[in-house]
Formats: sequence, C-alpha cells, structure tokens
Amino acid sequence: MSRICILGAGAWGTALATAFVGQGHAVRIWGRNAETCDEINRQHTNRAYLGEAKLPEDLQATPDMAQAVTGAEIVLFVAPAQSTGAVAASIAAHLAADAVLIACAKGIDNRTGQMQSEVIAAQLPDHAIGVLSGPSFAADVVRGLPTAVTLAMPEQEAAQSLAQNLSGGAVRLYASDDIAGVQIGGSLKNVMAIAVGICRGGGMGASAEAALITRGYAELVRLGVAMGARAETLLGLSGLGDLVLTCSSELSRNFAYGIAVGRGEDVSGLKLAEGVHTVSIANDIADRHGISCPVMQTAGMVLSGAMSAEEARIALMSRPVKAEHPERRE
Ligand SMILES: NC(=O)C1=CN([C@@H]2O[C@H](COP(=O)(O)OP(=O)(O)OC[C@H]3O[C@@H](n4cnc5c(N)ncnc54)[C@H](O)[C@@H]3O)[C@@H](O)[C@H]2O)C=CC1
Ligand SMILES: O=C(CO)COP(=O)(O)O
Repeated sequence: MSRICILGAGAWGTALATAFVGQGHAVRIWGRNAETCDEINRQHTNRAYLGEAKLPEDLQATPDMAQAVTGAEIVLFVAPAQSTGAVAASIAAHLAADAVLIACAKGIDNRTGQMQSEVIAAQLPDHAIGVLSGPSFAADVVRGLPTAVTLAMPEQEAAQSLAQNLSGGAVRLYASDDIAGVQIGGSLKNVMAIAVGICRGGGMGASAEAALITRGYAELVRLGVAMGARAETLLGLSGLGDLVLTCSSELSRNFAYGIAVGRGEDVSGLKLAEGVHTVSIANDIADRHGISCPVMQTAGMVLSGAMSAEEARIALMSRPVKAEHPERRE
C-alpha cells in the first residue's frame, strides 16, 4: 500500500484515484475547486467531469495543497499540461524528499518546448520523475473497464517496480525506460486526433481518415525520433495505441474538437483538447529539427484560422507524389 497524492480533480485525476483506491492504496486528490472536492468527499461523484460514475467512499479530496501533498510517497501530476509548471512550483514546500513524481498530462509546454517531465524537473530537480501515458479514457477507467498504459522511469528497474505497485484490478501498467518516447507519443497523438477529427467533421470519408492516421503516425515517428524517442516506444501503447484510440472514438476530446472544427461549429464551449495547446510548439520543434510534418502543419493552420478544412484537404492532396518510405531507399 502506498500513500498517493493526485494533483488535479478533473476526469483523469479522479479516474486514476478511483483505480488506485480499488487497489488498496491511500489516495488523496488535490483540486483547485473546493466545491468539487466537497462533492467527491460527500456525494462520491464528480459530475462535471465524470457524470454519474460512483467514486469510492474512502477517496478523499481537498483544496488544501499542504494537506494533499504532505506525506505522499507518489505524486501524480494530472492537471492540464500547460499548468504543470505552476502546480509543481506550488507543491515544493510540502513534498517529502523521497517522493516519486509522475507526469500524467499529455502535452508540450508551449512557452519552453519542454516535455512534462522536464517541466516538473525544472521546479523539483531532486526527485525521481516518471511518466504515465497510454490509451485510457477516464470514463473507461472509472467504470473498471480493462485498460493498459505505459509507466516510464529513467531506470527500467524502477519503472518495473512502480508499474507492479500501481497495477491491479482493471489497470495494467507496462514498464519502460524511454521517458522521452512515452511522453512525445502522448503529446503528438492529440494533434493527430484533431487532424483526423477535422477530416471526419468535413465528411471526407473513412479512407481519408485511415490515410491521415497512417501518415500522421509516420510524422509522429519522424519527429519523435528526432526529439529523442525510441521508434519501438512509438509503436507501443503510449504511441500507436493512444493514436488509434483518440483518432477513432468520439469520447476523445481532441477528436471531438477536430470534428467540430471540420463542421465549422463554434468550439468555444468544448472540453479540454490538449492538442490545441501543443500544435504550434510541436510545429516549431519540427521546423527546428528540419522534419517535414504536413499533417501537423496543416492542422495548425486550420486551428489558427489560416486555412479552411476544405483548403487543408486540397493542400494535402496536391503535395508532390513521393516514396512512401523514402528513408528505406537510401
Ligand atoms: N480524460 C482522459 O481520459 C485522460 C486525460 N489525460 C490527460 O490528463 C490531463 C488532464 O486531463 P483531464 O483530467 O481529462 O482534464 P479535465 O478538464 O477533466 O480536468 C482538468 C482538471 O484540472 C483543473 N485545472 C485546470 N487548470 C488548472 C490549473 N491552472 N491549475 C490547477 N488545476 C487546474 C481543472 O479544474 C480540473 O479539475 C490532460 O493532459 C489529458 O491529456 C490522460 C489520459 C486520459
Ligand atoms: O488521452 C486520452 C486517452 O488516452 C484522452 O484523450 P482526449 O484528451 O482526446 O479526450
């Protein structure tokens, strides 16, 4: 049994907390909204994020950061990716010296270009840091449906031991030592899901969606490897696995966001779609590495309003014809 603190009382933080309580861990959620914490404690629901799903009675939530973090052996960062740095800075005074920190948000810091583990390390440099990512809808996990994700730490043995500790019930963790690869896959697949959603919303057909997923995956691998990922990791749960999930289910907020854009609908009231906040920094990083990423670039232009979905379709279809795997011909 471990003492676990979850930072973020949204869909994913609450779902992970539910799974860990079910495994017998002592879990405390920190949420910035006192009313949400009160609802979790008294009504055992988090309706704004998880509808009527029933949460464990012994799951505790608090808006008091000191109370949530003090004494925790494992701390998971589950607020939106762009807020991870601020959350990390705010826990420093309360954190046990040997606490292990796990990044769970999927996104690249759009100010610095840092991955989530780097954002956390910049604020809390003396801690072991890992990453949890993979195909996992909060709505599935909170209902106890089978889910497999990847847990990466810089040392394989440490990853293995933590994956063992946090696996159980319907959640199965696979260990990896490719901390960069696991979070790059999780960040870039959100952008691809928006692109494929735009294609769905624009009524471009199932063949076009399959082509975009495949060519988007080729980009994800090209850029991911240039950024330090191992190609095999990108073929795993946190890469291809999560790409398949989020590019095919309307439960994905990124996919749903893309669909709305493709239909020309108002997106201002939609839920968190991390890809919207990662797309421009991901394109900047691709430019810096000299990596061609037409799907991601076109998605960025549609999201910024520089191009319509129809113009994006024409731009992608009129690119020069080329070898499918140019790197294999050399
Ligand atoms: N929902 C899901 O199925 C999954 C989500 N994730 C990732 O987990 C991260 C969080 O996602 P969700 O929990 O789904 O989002 P959400 O929108 O359901 O919840 C976000 C939570 O963070 C809080 N929050 C927002 N801004 C904040 C800030 N500046 N400081 C502190 N707290 C803040 C909100 O009040 C809310 O409680 C995202 O990066 C997402 O990609 C990963 C796997 C599955
Ligand atoms: O990352 C997720 C599933 O693995 C959740 O996807 P969305 O953020 O697009 O809802």
